[in-house]
Amino acid sequence: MAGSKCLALIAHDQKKDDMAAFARANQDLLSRWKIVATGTTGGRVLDAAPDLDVTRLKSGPLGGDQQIGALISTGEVDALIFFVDPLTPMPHDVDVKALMRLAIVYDIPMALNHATAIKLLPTLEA
Ligand SMILES: O=C(CO)COP(=O)(O)O
Repeated sequence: MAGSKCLALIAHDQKKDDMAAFARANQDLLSRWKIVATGTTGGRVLDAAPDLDVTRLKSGPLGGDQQIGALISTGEVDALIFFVDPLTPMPHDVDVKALMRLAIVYDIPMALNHATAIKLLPTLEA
């Protein structure tokens, strides 16, 4: 049963298979959270783990990163797991930067790769 805290999940295209595998492997822990995700990532997460409580926002390049940033600024997102692709130029790079900046400004736990996410997730209280 999802608790009241909210976790944001995002993955760039080259990392979406990793995110799907992460969601499948960590279904039990993730099921304690309300999850928000950018559009395509949310779809992949739900394909991998259909029982999770996932709200899909806009796709990242169409404003999804900014939506999640806004939710961080209003205290509605408590933690962020974002599988970033550092090797591909992206048209919405400024949005990605802005999102990470807000996660730092509001000092929420943030994992930017799989190795950190698997260590962070079990330590978070949902
Ligand atoms: O581009 C993204 C994050 O910057 C992710 O967006 P999608 O999940 O819609 O692909």
